[in-house]
Amino acid sequence: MENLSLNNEEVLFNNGNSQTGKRNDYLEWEDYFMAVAILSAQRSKDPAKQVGACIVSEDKKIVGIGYNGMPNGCSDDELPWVKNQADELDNKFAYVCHAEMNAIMNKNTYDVKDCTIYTALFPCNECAKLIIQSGIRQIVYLSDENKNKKSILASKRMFNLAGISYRQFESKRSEIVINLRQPEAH
Ligand SMILES: O=c1ccn([C@H]2C[C@H](O)[C@@H](COP(=O)(O)O)O2)c(=O)[nH]1
Ligand SMILES: [Zn+2]
Repeated sequence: MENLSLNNEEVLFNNGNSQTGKRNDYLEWEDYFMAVAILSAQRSKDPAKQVGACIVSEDKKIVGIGYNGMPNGCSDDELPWVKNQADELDNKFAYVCHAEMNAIMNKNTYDVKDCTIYTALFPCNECAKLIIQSGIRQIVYLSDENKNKKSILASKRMFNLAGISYRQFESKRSEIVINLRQPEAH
């Protein structure tokens, strides 16, 4: 807010390097990759939980993105999104493809060996198996809200055995705001 009364050059000095004019408040790589994962989650139709994942190569290229959704060709208007029906066939779990699985399947490179996966949620045991088999070496997760569930304990057991590192995402930022309106002309 304090920059509002400054002219463009003064704004540069405030937000940037006074020698070169380079911007200082650009997104860090990690914030960028996690933000892509979280933004992707917003594509999910799951009313209870939206999960996104973003796979990044060693040279910091995004090579796969995914979110939780129904399999290709299976209308997400016809399959259930609920989870407390008595019959397993009427619950989403039998059908939904997890974000991590979709990110791996959507890869735009030959493989994802030695990549890092940024994910909104600690991967379940089924995704853990896919992650391990795909050659991904590192997991950066935002939430560990299911940490006491057997599925997550199994994931961690497999990651530990396979030598795959995992760590919780940390950032100086608490939010990233995306403005979808045209900036006002100056
Ligand atoms: O590793 C994971 C775990 C879960 N998901 C997806 C699968 C479902 O669509 C939701 C979880 O629904 P709840 O109602 O919270 O059980 O999240 C995933 O994509 N990746
Ligand atoms: Zn999963």
